[in-house]
Amino acid sequence: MVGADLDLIDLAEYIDHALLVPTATPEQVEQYCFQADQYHFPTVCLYPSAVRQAVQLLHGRKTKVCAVIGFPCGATTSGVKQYEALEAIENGATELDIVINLGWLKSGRTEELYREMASICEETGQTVKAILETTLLTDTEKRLAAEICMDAGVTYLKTSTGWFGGATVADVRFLRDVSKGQVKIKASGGIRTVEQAIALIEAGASRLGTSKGVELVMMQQIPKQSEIENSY
Ligand SMILES: O=C[C@H](O)COP(=O)(O)O
Repeated sequence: MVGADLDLIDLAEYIDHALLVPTATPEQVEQYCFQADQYHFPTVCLYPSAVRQAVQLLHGRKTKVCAVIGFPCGATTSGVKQYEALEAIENGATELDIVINLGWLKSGRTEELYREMASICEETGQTVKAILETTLLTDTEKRLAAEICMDAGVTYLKTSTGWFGGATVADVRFLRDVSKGQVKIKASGGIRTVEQAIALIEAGASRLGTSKGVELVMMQQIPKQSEIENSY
């Protein structure tokens, strides 16, 4: 995505509306589902315990339900992650954002990392986003994690949980270059301004995970001062 096209970007089409605070209540889940539907966001992104409620609220609507798995640390066992993923799908989620096992990545247990991601991709058959937590990785580790997850069959490489830092333009560009178009890129964590969101899209992100989706869309809709002045 380059140049003039960027002015035409409708940010709403990119947003996974994320409610991932540990204190999320059913009332907040309802509010996020309502907003995601109202603004036509692709998904609302929630903890597995909120999936059933969200699926009921969004029944018949275009917005889908995305569940986070192994969130936010990724260090539960493969069996637990697999069960969590399958249960989320049974409850109606159609996208899974899974935190990879970072300790395995850093200690060379790459076969286990691959098997964990591959078996979830295979058993669920749904859109899987591998959360790499890029701020905690070296470039060599980012590349290795990306290659393992792509081999395992994920649909997206996702930068961050938002708990340990956030998405950077450099990381999105790096993952785009490593993936060579084989998978999509989701930027997430700390996305707070329209300029930042557009820069991440320009760098190669086709989804943005953010808890501030409504604010971003509202900011985008406010006409620029120069445009107002030019209209007189
Ligand atoms: O996946 C989405 C992120 O957790 C959202 O992070 P944020 O709360 O910094 O927007």
